[in-house]
Amino acid sequence: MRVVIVDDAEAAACRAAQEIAALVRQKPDAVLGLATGGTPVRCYRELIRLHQHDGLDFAAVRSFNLDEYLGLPADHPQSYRRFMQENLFDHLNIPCEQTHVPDGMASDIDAFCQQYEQQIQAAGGIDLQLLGIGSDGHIAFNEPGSSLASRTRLKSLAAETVRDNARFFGSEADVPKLAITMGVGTIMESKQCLLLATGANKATAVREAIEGAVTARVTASALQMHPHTIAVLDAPAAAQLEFADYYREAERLNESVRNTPAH
Ligand SMILES: N[C@@H]1[C@@H](O)[C@H](O)[C@@H](COP(=O)(O)O)O[C@@H]1O
Repeated sequence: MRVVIVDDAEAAACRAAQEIAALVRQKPDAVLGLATGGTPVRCYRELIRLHQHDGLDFAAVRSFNLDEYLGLPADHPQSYRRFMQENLFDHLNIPCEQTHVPDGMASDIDAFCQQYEQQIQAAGGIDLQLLGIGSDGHIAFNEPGSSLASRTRLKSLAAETVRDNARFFGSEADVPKLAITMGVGTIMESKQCLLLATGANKATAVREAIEGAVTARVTASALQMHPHTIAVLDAPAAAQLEFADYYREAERLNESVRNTPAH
């Protein structure tokens, strides 16, 4: 796994946005897997800036979001559809019908989950999946103990996840306890994964995900088995990595090779 360590959250957001922008420029109809939560907000802000000031064009881009709380209608202030509209889609030229967020009000959940998987396949699969990471090392809402081969399905949220997300709802009691989430297996089929993590509160999860055992206890650790994953971290999130100095030197050398004109 490529590990890119930068100074702070803003630099990490810009670095992640650069990766996404490079793909969209190279493949205008790219299929993006998108994430929610506090971490991606700065990255989305940079994508909006690139669209508004550098002409980054999202007209042919398709997107699939990782998850949605069960029972929240799309217009609920804390629904992930609302989050994506307010933090990204409303500020880009991506047609709404090309954006997909799991339906928190689906009447037949199993049928919806199968349909979501089929839609991803019909789009040609996800080209780049942006991922955050929970403080317990989960990706999407694949909580500890989730199968590393799981597909889109209904999951119950772990107590730590409910606590972490209570900040968006006002109290733990108001946090939905169930969500529809892409599975680890679904995520692993993405052509590329981009793990974005910032803040000291993610340092343990990041260490376990990148340098720990591949285990269902830390579903982000499955990314060690993905052939094209880049982890973009700020210094606080990378603070517990045993091989941080090696990652920094490897990235410096990679950059020098990438920036050397071909002979
Ligand atoms: N389902 C989301 C994840 O996709 C996200 O990565 C995680 C961390 O969010 P934050 O970036 O706010 O720490 O929160 C939730 O669990």
